[in-house]
Amino acid sequence: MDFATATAAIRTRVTIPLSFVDGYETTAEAVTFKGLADGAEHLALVLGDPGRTGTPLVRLHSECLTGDVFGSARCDCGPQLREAVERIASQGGVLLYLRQEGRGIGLYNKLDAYALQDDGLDTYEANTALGLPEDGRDYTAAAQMLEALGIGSFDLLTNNPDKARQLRDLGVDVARTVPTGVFATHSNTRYLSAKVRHTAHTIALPEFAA
Ligand SMILES: Nc1nc2c(ncn2[C@@H]2O[C@H](COP(=O)(O)OP(=O)(O)OP(=O)(O)O)[C@@H](O)[C@H]2O)c(=O)[nH]1
Ligand SMILES: [Zn+2]
Repeated sequence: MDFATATAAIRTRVTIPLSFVDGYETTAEAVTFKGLADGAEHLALVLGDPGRTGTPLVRLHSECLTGDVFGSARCDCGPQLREAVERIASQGGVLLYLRQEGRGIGLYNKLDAYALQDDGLDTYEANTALGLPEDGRDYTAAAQMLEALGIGSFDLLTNNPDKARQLRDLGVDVARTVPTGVFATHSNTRYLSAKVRHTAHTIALPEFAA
C-alpha cells in the first residue's frame, strides 16, 4: 500500500457471536483502531477465514442508522448489510462499518434531506440544496484499516464505482469489484434510480424502478 497518510494500528480485537432475526448465525472478530485519518470510530468485522480462498471479500458499508437498525424502507442498506455479512463469512474477508452516516453529512442532515426529498428533490439534489456535498465520503481511513489488518489483494463488494476508484488512488490493491445485491421496493426506487443517474452505480433496476 502506498498512501500519504500515517499508518493506523489495531487497538482491540474481540469476538462477537452474531445472531440475526432470520436465524442466520456466524461469529465475527470485531476490530477497533488507533490513528485513523478522520478520527471516527470505524469498526471492522473479520468474518470467516480471510486467508482460506486466497482472495478475501471486503465491503465498505457506510452507516445508515435508519436502514441498518430500524429497517427503513427508504433505502436498501439493511438488506445489503445482512447479505454482506453472510457472503463475507462464506468467502472469508472483512466488513468495514464506516461511520459515514448520510454519505458523510450526518444523521440530522440526512433527515433534513429526506424532508426536502418529500418535497420533490432527489437524494443528491437534496444534499446540494442544503449546501452539503452530494457524497462527502473519503475512504482514507478504510485503506488504513485494511492495511492494519494485513489484507492484501481483495474483491470489493459494491455497485459504487467511487469506492474502488478512491481505494485504488490510495494505492490499495482492489483485485475486482463484485456486485452487491439490490433490494428494490416501491419505497426505495427513487433512491436507487438517483444513484444510477448521479454516481453511475452499476445497478440493474427492475421494471417498476427504471
Ligand atoms: N445524504 C443522503 N444519504 C443517504 C440517503 N439515503 C441513504 N443515505 C446514505 O447512503 C449511504 C449508503 O451507503 P452504502 O451502503 O455504502 O451504499 P453505496 O455508496 O450506494 O455503495 P454500494 O452499496 O457499495 O454500492 C449511507 O451512509 C446512508 O445513510 C439520502 O437520501 N441522503
Ligand atoms: Zn440507508
